[in-house]
Amino acid sequence: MPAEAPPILDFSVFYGDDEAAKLELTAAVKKCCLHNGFFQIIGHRVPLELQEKVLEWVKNFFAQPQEEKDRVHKDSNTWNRGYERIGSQILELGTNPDLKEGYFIGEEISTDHPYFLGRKLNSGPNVWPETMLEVDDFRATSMEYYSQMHALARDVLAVIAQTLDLKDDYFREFTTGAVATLRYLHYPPQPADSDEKLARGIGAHTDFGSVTLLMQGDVDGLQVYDKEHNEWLDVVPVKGAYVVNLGNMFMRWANDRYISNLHRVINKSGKERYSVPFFYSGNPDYVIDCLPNCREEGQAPKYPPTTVMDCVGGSYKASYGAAKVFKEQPKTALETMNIVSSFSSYIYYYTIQAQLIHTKMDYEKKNVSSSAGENMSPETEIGTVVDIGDERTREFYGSSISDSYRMKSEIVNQCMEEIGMGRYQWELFVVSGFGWITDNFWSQGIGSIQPSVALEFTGVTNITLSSVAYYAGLIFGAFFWGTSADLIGRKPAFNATLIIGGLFGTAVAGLNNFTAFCIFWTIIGTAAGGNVPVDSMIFLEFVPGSHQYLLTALSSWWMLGQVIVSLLSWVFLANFSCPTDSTPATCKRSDNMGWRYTMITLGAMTLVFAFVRIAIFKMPESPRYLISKGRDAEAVDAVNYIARRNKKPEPLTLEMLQEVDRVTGGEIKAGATTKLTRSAIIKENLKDFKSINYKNLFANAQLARHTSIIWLIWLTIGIAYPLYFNFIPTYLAKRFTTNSSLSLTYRNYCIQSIVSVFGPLSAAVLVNTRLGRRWMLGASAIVSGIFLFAYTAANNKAGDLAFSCITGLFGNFSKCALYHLVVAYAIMYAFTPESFPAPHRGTATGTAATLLRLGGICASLIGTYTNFSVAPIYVSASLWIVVGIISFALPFETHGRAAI
Ligand SMILES: O=C(O)CCC(=O)C(=O)O
Ligand SMILES: [Fe+2]
Repeated sequence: MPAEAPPILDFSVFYGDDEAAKLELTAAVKKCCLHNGFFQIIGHRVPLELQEKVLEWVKNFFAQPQEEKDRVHKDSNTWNRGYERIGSQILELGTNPDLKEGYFIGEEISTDHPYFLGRKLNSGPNVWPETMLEVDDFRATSMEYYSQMHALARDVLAVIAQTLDLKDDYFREFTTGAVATLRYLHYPPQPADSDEKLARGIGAHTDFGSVTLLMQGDVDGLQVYDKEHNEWLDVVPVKGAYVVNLGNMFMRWANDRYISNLHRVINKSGKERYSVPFFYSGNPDYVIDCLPNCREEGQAPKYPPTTVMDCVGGSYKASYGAAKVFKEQPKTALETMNIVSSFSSYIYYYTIQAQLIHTKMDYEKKNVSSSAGENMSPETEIGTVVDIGDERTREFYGSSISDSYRMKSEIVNQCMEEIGMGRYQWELFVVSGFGWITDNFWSQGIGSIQPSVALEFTGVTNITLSSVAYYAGLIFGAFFWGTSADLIGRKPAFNATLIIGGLFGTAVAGLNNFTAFCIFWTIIGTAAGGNVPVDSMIFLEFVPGSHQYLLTALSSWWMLGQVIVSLLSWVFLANFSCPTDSTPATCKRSDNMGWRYTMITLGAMTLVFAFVRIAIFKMPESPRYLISKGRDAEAVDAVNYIARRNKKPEPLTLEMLQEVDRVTGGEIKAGATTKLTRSAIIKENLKDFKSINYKNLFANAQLARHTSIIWLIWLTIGIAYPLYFNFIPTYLAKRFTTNSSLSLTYRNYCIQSIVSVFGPLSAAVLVNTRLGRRWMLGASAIVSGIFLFAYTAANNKAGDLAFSCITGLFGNFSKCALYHLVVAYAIMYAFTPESFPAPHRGTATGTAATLLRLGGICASLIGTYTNFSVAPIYVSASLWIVVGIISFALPFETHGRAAI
């Protein structure tokens, strides 16, 4: 059977007494509802003169000069009334901005009306073009037409009620106090040479509400998608007729029995096209629950009940998920997202349709929409709704994440944006910082106590063995906690690592032999390996996209760890240690308590941190992790919990996520029933451990390149950073007299502390500029390499001048090198989790951290074998330059994009 265009039905029988004809009409309408939800009606009661007068006014309105139209631009209000320019919308991803301009009218609602106060579905006063000639007639005609359309919508719904064997007045409650929007549209002729694949009057979409009644002028262009034949059918204009189609809310209401179908406009006629759709949403407070006769006996409805407001508003919110960016000026995507979020407009829930439909098509493997997304420039004209983050993100992550996950994650992003940077995130900034602080406790701590331990313990052939043991722990820990964060969640690592580190750190103080000492440090390493990678992910996943740059600033906490360890060493080690020329035979435990006091203090502080995190701060599991595991209901709770902590309205509902499942064809996640017990969850996820999924990090060529470069950078930094930090002091100590070396060390500490606070802070500011992460990373790595070279060269020459020069030229070189090095490091720590999607973030970040520590082991080998000559510093300098160069080859920039 060939595809059939929507039939033209005579609606006049609805107003007559011919029962047989009525039944026929009902049957015909029913057939259309079941088939594709589109039909045309003639014989309605809207006078032809009124229709023509409206169309005349539509032409006149759009014929005004652009400045006049801009005076009533819809951006002047937040309830979506007024004018929208050509190209303001992209309804079909991968096509050019829609070639249409529009004007929105709705019920005249005053600002003290409960609908306005309750922000119900774009209710509010209209914006009239007061300076237009005869504006009063324009207004009166429009409002007269608007009210006639309400009446027609009620009649159409009465027939639809009959198709479901319901009474005519079944929808009375729904239509009482109903909200609806009238939209005047003008489609200029599409240039003859425009690309078929890209040019759209209005891109393929479905409508959102219950029914749409569309008056077309006399120019064709509207097409309906025929799924069965995979073709687009023309809906030819019929004088005086209305095209009637069902929207998504009706489809849900009818348990998907009735169809809300895809349609689009391509104006190839060479003429100006005008049309007037009327979108009927219904009473905002009405509860949409599966209509009678829409499911089999005993079968549960597919969707839980929801209000019209939530259903419409929910999809409107979901449209955020489409990451549509309203571009007024060249702003960053994130800044503009903030603008978008202050809009309540049909546009945005239309736009979700676009994205969702696109996906739906992908699923159906119908090659309906073009995949020419690459050609879409993000720099489209001013005033367009452009999908910057989304299209690029989509292309970059490809099949490594599902569309459903990506869209849900984008919805979460928008919710986070709405909740905003508040108390919860600032507290998290501090408690995540504990991870950085303790990382430093252990890494610096072990180095500071080793000399004292070597004096006291018997059988210590090589004290650095304990460092190797610690590093082995770090390597295991980074890998274990990183990958486990994707499998069993972020929270176990967040809670456990500090406790384990704290307990074993304290316990080290009680040890009396070297083997136990090494074993304990391995365990501490295992815990510490998870701190920074997982804590950075956690912070990232709770912070709104607009504040994502703060992730870079987190590295500042290192400094605090450093200061604490230095102070403790100064107080305890200097005063309670055996003299440096002692041996285990002469060094008594009681004279050598300094390192023990140091460890007890560090351990106790870590336990306090753990207590604050777990008992006081109370973090929910990361919503993105939960979504990646299909635990949507818990994700909703987690997001709303943060909203409550920030004293903001709860932004997320389960329906919003279900909407995504619905259109992507995924399984709808029910509410509470999906909550598994903790042990079931762990069991379920541990199964995955066998097959840690690296494939997803190499899902396409770009992602594979990205992952490889990132990991290579980490390995290289892993070697370069400790080469500099660990060997500069030793190296200097060898070169200079003991005296100046002491003050040097002291000086170095001060410089390091200052630089390690200001480095990450300034980096955080800089990565949030046009330079972005990659440029800043590349530039700072190269510059630090250059300064390292310059410093070492100057240092070699000026060796004799020693101390005096430290404050001079090469002292500055070293500070500059250090600064850039810290900056590069901080950016790397932030960029890595940011650039991977949450379902694989832990694996990618954990592996990166593993490589970093492996690099550390290489560094100590290099240091040992070169006998602390100047060579390691040259190696370090060269490696930094290598890091800088390869980071320019990274294919993806995260600045301006909220992490997925
Ligand atoms: O202009 C048309 O014919 C269709 C308009 C439409 O589909 C819409 O605005 O949703
Ligand atoms: Fe439409």
